[in-house]
Amino acid sequence: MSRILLGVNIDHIATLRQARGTSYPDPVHAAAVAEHAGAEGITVHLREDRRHIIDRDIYLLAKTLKTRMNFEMAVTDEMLDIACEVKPTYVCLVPEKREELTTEGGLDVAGQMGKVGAAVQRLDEVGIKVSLFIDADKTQIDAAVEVGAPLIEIHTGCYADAENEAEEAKELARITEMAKYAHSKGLIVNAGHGLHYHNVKPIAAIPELYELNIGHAIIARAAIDGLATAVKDMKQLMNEGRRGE
Ligand SMILES: CC(=O)[C@@H](O)[C@H](O)COP(=O)(O)O
Ligand SMILES: NCC(=O)COP(=O)(O)O
Repeated sequence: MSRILLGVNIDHIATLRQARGTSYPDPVHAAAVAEHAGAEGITVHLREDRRHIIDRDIYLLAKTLKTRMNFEMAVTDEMLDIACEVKPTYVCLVPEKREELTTEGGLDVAGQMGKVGAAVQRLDEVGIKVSLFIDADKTQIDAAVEVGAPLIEIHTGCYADAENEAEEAKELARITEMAKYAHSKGLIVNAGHGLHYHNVKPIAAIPELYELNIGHAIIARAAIDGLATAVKDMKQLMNEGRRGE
């Protein structure tokens, strides 16, 4: 049984900093703590409105991370320019609306193949591995393969936001089926959004999943128990889930 990796999204460390315009808490410090606690990667989302992660964070993390950066961004020329300058290990292309509270759905790759394909090619040319943040949807998976992305990240928001056990089971079944399908097409399959300490194990149990990107729940737990403990506890649950415990 292969390991399931944890990418810690530190966006909401920066949310706390931006709330008062202070220099603390520093996402660069948080990333070092998360890595020391066992995170296999660090995810950061540089949004157009810079509501949390700011450009300074990206450039410093590029110099200081011991694991690797998963740079989440919208498909815009501004972000492509930054990504090609910073050259993170991964770029995850996500949909973005200024008015959204958080990411609301997966990227519509099938509806914009030319734009996404050009972004994938430009990032690939500078050695960046591109992941596409998509819904658990066959059409979107096929489109991801067609545009040449080596990875996808399945949006687990519908699973996390399910209003009852029946809906949660239906969404889990859909994610399970689509992870298997995407893996069969040669994609590296990650997953994330809305995962927390009480819903992560069934997702971690899906054998085709390579990495889970988890942020809000870990940072929220860190406010109570500390970031190192929050990361270690999440990894333990993920490993238990992967072992079927
Ligand atoms: C794409 C995704 O689900 C998250 O990684 C994203 O970062 C959510 O946006 P916020 O971090 O701004 O909530
Ligand atoms: N791509 C998902 C991610 O990085 C973290 O999402 P969340 O756990 O903050 O909802």
